[in-house]
Amino acid sequence: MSLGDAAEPLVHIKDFRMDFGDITVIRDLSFDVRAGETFGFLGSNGSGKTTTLRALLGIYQPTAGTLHIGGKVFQPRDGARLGYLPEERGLYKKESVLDVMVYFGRLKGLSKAAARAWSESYLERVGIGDKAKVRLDKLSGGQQQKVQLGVTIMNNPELLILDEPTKGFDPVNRRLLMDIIEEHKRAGATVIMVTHQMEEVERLCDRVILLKDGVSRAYGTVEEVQEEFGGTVCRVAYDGVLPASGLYDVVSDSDGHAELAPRPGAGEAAVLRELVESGAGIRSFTPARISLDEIFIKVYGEQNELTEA
Ligand SMILES: Nc1ncnc2c1ncn2[C@@H]1O[C@H](COP(=O)(O)OP(=O)(O)OP(=O)(O)O)[C@@H](O)[C@H]1O
Repeated sequence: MSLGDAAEPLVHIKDFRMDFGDITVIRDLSFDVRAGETFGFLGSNGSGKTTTLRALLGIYQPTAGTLHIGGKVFQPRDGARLGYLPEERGLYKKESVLDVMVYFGRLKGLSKAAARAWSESYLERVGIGDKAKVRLDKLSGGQQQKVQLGVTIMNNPELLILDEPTKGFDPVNRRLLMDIIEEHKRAGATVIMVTHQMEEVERLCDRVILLKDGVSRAYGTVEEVQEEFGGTVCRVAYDGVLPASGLYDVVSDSDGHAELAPRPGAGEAAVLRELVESGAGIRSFTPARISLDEIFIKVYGEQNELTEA
């Protein structure tokens, strides 16, 4: 069974609006997720990411708009091809790790033997093979999350919806989980991933949407979003004083290290020439694409100014 027709976007959201009482938390949100892509769902805290996923999965009733998976409103009976890792984690904590995993494997259509074999091998892979017989509530938070991710992916879902899959993990384990998600991507799964880790986005995501206060601020490939937010920054190390200039905006500047964003029409070469001619004492000058982190800080910065106003 398949969730959708490969020629159509697997997920289609159009003019989605969500009100809680008098408060509108999402307005006019539209985006598509194509079959086979890994899609980064990004945005500041409270911007509406989890709410959108819940509405997509029928947990919330949208106030207005279309939210389709495979051309129709999601029905729980289609759930076998979908793996959802919710933001709120929670499995049956009084049961052993293996029993819980086998139970969910059975619910997802695996045989008991297949669920057991898959779970044992997964637990080894994520470094908690020795915890198979241990009650879930005796595991650390990160270990419990590994079990929950395992439960989400064990039947190789066609569509994986992961709400902050690596939240709370140390860098080594985060990388391990990213490897596992990447394997599902390579095997053809469509992945929607909420994350605040921009290096994960740059590594995995084909396209992204950036939400702010329930409104889309950017949507496209990582390169398109970088282009929209200025494309290039020049990282400069200098002694002395940076000249005021109409050629660039100063993104950051401290301790002799600055990031300069060339203004439209001003190339990096012109910026460098201006700096050198000003006698600023340039020690190094490195043009680079603006990072997603820097884009986030730009968007957050605007938010803080608004909040303070
Ligand atoms: N059931 C609810 N009732 C009322 N308000 C809600 C409800 N669920 C979410 N909200 C509000 O909707 C807004 C969006 O919340 P949401 O959880 O979707 O944000 P998020 O982008 O997932 O945030 P985070 O990155 O912090 O997880 C917030 O202001 C939140 O308080």
